[in-house]
Amino acid sequence: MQEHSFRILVINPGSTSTKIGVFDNERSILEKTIRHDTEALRAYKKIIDQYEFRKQMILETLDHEGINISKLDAVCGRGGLLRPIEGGTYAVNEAMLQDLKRGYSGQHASNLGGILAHEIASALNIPAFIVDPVVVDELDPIARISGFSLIERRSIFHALNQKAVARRVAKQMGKTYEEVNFIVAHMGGGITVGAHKQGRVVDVNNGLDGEGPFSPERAGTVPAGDLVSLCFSGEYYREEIMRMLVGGGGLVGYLGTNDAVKVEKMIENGDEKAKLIYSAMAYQVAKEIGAASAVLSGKVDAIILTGGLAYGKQFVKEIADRVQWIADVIVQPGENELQALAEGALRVLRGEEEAKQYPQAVKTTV
Ligand SMILES: Nc1ncnc2c1ncn2[C@@H]1O[C@H](COP(=O)(O)OP(=O)(O)O)[C@@H](O)[C@H]1O
Ligand SMILES: CCCC(=O)OP(=O)(O)O
Repeated sequence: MQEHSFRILVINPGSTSTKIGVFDNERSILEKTIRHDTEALRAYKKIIDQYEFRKQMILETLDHEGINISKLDAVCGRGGLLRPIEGGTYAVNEAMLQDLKRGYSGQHASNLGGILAHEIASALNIPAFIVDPVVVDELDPIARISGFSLIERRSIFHALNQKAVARRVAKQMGKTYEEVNFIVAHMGGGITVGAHKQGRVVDVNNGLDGEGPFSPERAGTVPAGDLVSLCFSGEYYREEIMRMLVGGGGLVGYLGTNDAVKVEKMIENGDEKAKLIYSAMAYQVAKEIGAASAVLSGKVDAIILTGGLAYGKQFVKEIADRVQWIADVIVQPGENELQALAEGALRVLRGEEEAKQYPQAVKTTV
């Protein structure tokens, strides 16, 4: 008997790009990365304001590629800064849309994933889903302690790609994800380094606006006291500081671009500052990997480097040189997020899993 074929549009809005894919079951028939210039995105005050701009670009790209959207069976978006929830595939519901629109756990491009999926799907009367949003939270209780009693550490990371890549590498090693310990460094617009302990990400840096290595456009951990002094210097509004940390931090702040390919060109052309900053980013990633190896008590089956920056050969070499004494370094450049989104939606469309329901906000009565 012939297998029923489902056609799924998947949408992954990142901080520097919108990636889209069209899948017939697991088979990709189209994958496109729509890159956004930092200046073009800066024109929008809030992430949610980018919604119409990104939607138009998606629809134009699909049209240009000859995809008839009326043939779609579902739309699946990358999930954003919702309440902390367990991993899995969720149906987009009203409570989720509200939390995505206001950015319950903060502002990030992935907040647009569920909204864009819903908008396109509802016009076609088909279901919309999200899979493994950035707020997947599997932290060990000990990892939540920040050292400052008013602030708890939070799990905000590239859950979708980190878990998809970890599953793939475990399979290549002839094991299940639940049988291995990995350190996964996702290195894109943001950088997150997760300690994966037998299928759970027990510690990870909050790569949005919290901590960790600096990245193409984020500052990561900065000296706390100096930051407080800057905040109260009277020279900056809150939004200005946040923009300097997220969006305008990291490579953007030092070198004026979030594009590592351009930075590599600058280095080729003899730019010493670019060389120092790019090496410092690799150094900070290596330090974070070292910290994750302590979380796993040194029992590490592999270190996986993934995301767009993992295409950079010199960048990868600088990290590997510092950490390969811990475990083998496996490089999986780019990300597997589109495929992972399609597979998450498929499991539900095929009835292998039930879509999880995002919780309604609890109403408190006085
Ligand atoms: N071939 C390459 N060599 C080095 N860096 C690359 C390469 N391709 C992409 N990158 C860099 O990866 C970063 C974007 O990674 P990506 O995972 O696509 O980000 P996001 O999904 O967060 O927008 C950018 O700094 C980009 O310049
Ligand atoms: C919020 C964590 C995920 C993240 O940083 O994604 P991008 O690298 O796509 O911005």
